[in-house]
Amino acid sequence: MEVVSVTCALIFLDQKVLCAQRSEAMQLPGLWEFPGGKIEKGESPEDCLIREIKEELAISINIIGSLRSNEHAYSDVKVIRLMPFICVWGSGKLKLVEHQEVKWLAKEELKSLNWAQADIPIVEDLYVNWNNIQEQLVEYNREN
Ligand SMILES: Nc1nc2c([nH]c(=O)n2[C@@H]2O[C@H](COP(=O)(O)OP(=O)(O)OP(=O)(O)O)[C@@H](O)[C@H]2O)c(=O)[nH]1
Repeated sequence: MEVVSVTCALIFLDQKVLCAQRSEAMQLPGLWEFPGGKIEKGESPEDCLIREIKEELAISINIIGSLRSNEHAYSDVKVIRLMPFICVWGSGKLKLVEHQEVKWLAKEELKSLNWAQADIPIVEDLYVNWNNIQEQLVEYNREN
């Protein structure tokens, strides 16, 4: 069976992470996710994510790291491999092209949302590694 690879962005700003709510027109309507999308043929995961974030949120991001991927079977025929990347805002003004809402959440607020099932282990991993990620971000900001 085909596993569809999907990238997603954990975009950090001021110790908060951007979470996006899928609109009624999308699959999994109303559920929360990290923005991103399916990798196209011949595309690297990083190029995919930069393209998707530009399309969905009209901003450019810088990728500074990644977390463990999570494979999730929504059904017998729909299996996705969700690949999370740690990102910072590069430039542009945020505009919601596809999502109905976004929220910037602090660590302790993360688990309050109704997440898409494939995201739940990623949210857990993010929660556990939150402090390490903040250190990576401080280091990145010092060097850039
Ligand atoms: N971008 C993104 N997709 C996710 C997440 N979690 C999750 O289950 N998905 C699923 O992964 C797939 C990503 O596809 P997508 O966003 O590019 O496209 P879509 O399904 O809205 O539209 P399409 O299938 O008509 O192209 C969707 O099936 C979506 O439901 C997540 O955190 N971010």
